[in-house]
Amino acid sequence: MVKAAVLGAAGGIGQPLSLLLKTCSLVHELALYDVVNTPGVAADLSHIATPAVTTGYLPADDGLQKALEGCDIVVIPAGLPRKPGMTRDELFNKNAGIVSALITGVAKWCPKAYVLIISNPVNSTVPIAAEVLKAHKVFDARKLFGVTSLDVVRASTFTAEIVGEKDPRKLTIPVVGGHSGDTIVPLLSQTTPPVSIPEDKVAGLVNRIQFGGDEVVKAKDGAGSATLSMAFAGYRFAEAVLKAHSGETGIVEPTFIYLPGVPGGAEVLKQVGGLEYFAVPVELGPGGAVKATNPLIAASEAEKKLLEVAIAGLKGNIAKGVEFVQASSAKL
Ligand SMILES: NC(=O)C1=CN([C@@H]2O[C@H](COP(=O)(O)OP(=O)(O)OC[C@H]3O[C@@H](n4cnc5c(N)ncnc54)[C@H](O)[C@@H]3O)[C@@H](O)[C@H]2O)C=CC1
Ligand SMILES: O=C([O-])CC(=O)C(=O)O
Repeated sequence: MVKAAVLGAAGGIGQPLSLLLKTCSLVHELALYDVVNTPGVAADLSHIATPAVTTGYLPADDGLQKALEGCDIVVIPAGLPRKPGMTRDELFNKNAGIVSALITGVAKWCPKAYVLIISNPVNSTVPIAAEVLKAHKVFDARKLFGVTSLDVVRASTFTAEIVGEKDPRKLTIPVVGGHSGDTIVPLLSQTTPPVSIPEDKVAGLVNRIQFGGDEVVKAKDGAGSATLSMAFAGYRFAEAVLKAHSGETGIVEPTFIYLPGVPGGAEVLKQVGGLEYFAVPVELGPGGAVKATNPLIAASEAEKKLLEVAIAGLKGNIAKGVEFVQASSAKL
């Protein structure tokens, strides 16, 4: 029996993501938590004829505790989205506190759950989550994931457009690094099956993958950022974790992880100048991350340059998250 919780479930991502989880046959209980509107969202979803029993919780009456108790997987899209002209880092001041409070709940009430962080800036919110879990002595790096699947989804979609592949799902592209602008590095040279991208299109394609989020923020014109594509991507990653949990083998998905705590992570760590967090394709198993793969060694010369830029940017983002918790750890 699997209990899943969505924290931030009434939001732009939270609602469609909860809908997808409600349709998932691997989920038996679905708890929706938000500071607003979850009773309504849960009532609505509960009419769908699938087995997952769906309930909604608000902060009153120990709602977070009730949502989290007994949870096997917690997906977190709680927090503010960007408006045009903002960077993801500018969400830090609001979202750092939201994520650390929610993870404190995870540490208390479902410390063994898989935790999937969607809230931005992912490059900092994942280190925040890890530090909070460490402070509560319940950190298991194999179960904490920064969700970078939207970058992976965009890489397939945009590359398929250029090479004339009608079904983007057929293209697997390792996207590594972090989740913002030039910290996102698609390793197009390792696309499987191999594709031939015209030389003059590569830089534009890389840029579109790196800044795909801005494309949506601009198009939504003040009404938020990617929600539906993110729900798709977030569900894809959650489903991969649940399939691996149920014993399915051979599942590999890129995700932003704490390298020192995951088998294979030390190899990657050496290659990224000692950064402790980095997204790489990770093999998943019943306990979470089983092995971090290392596609960096086979990167092309041009990709190595992109990696240098990503590493420099990530350093500050990660330190900011770690310092936020260390400065406030007395309050946890
Ligand atoms: N990792 C990724 O690839 C992506 C991440 N995002 C990020 O996901 C987050 C959510 O985006 P949207 O759903 O579009 O925003 P939204 O504003 O539509 O929804 C956020 C929800 O979080 C709730 N919330 C706020 N504080 C909370 C708390 N303390 N506890 C529980 N819930 C709380 C709000 O009430 C709201 O319902 C943003 O930070 C956004 O930047 C968005 C797209 C892609
Ligand atoms: O761009 C944003 O702020 C939301 C996001 O992370 C994405 O769409 O990749």
